[in-house]
Amino acid sequence: MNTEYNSSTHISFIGVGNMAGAIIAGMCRHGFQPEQLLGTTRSPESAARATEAYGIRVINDNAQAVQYADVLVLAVKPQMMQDTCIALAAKVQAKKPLIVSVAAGISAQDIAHWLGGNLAVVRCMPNTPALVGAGMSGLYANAQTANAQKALVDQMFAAVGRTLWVDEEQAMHTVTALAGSAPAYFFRFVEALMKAGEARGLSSAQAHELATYTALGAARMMTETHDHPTQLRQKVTSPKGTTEQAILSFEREGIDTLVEHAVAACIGRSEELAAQLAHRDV
Ligand SMILES: NC(=O)C1=CN([C@@H]2O[C@H](COP(=O)(O)OP(=O)(O)OC[C@H]3O[C@@H](n4cnc5c(N)ncnc54)[C@H](O)[C@@H]3O)[C@@H](O)[C@H]2O)C=CC1
Ligand SMILES: O=C(O)[C@@H]1CCC=N1
Repeated sequence: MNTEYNSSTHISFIGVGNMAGAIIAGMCRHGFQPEQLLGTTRSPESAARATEAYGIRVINDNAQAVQYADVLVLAVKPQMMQDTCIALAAKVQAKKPLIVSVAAGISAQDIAHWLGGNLAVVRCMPNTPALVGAGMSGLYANAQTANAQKALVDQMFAAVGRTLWVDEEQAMHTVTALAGSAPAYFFRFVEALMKAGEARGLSSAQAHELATYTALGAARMMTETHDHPTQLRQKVTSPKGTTEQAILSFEREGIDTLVEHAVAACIGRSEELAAQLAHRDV
């Protein structure tokens, strides 16, 4: 197998939904050729819709996708992973592609086991900003994965944003809470900010523009300056000024506790999925 991505590396996605769709769209915008990507969905109708939406070939034949793959990305819901993997085990053992799973919770060991054993498996926890090339992906590789294979997966996800590798698989639960799920927290915050603006007479469009472009500016400052978020906050917060009152209100309402509870709940669900779906007999 090639250990550098180029236009002859074939990448198949089992399941083309919200997450795989974002990765595929991002990859096509960032140097990958649509011809080297193949996706699958459950029905011919959804395959046709996905082909239309993402501009790559999407079929409803997982076995064919395995045959095509140097890299096989598993992107179905965690609850679908075991049955999907078991159905593909024989084909995977014949072809031995590098396996990449984006499923929350499911361990590399279970994935390898369901696919017949002894496979290089990389777990990736991406997020949907991959769609615009601003993804943040946490990655973990099992012991069978060679450094060149890790480099290859890194190149693939670096094409749609940033990558961060962890050495302990257990850390993937926390990665899910800080990257995979976290865009939704920021979207929820912006929804609340918009609601507060609209309640005070701004139109929905005005509130949307103010809140989203402020979020973009804040995100860019956090990533493009060397300042810590605390310093950036302090630079906005004039003593006895307006921001101070908003921040004091957040503190009074317990913002750290609120976020800590949300992160704990997210990790709890990831661990629960791992436990519920693990080690079922094949
Ligand atoms: N949505 C997100 O922001 C993130 C999702 N993930 C993970 O990505 C995976 C997919 O999540 P979403 O894209 O949100 O779900 P989704 O429901 O949007 O997509 C799943 C896709 O899999 C297809 N599918 C189901 N069974 C199939 C089968 N047997 N063969 C082929 N295709 C099949 C469905 O047609 C659908 O297109 C999950 O495991 C999730 O944990 C990871 C990080 C972030
Ligand atoms: O909500 C979920 O379960 C998936 C995994 C991380 C983001 N979305």
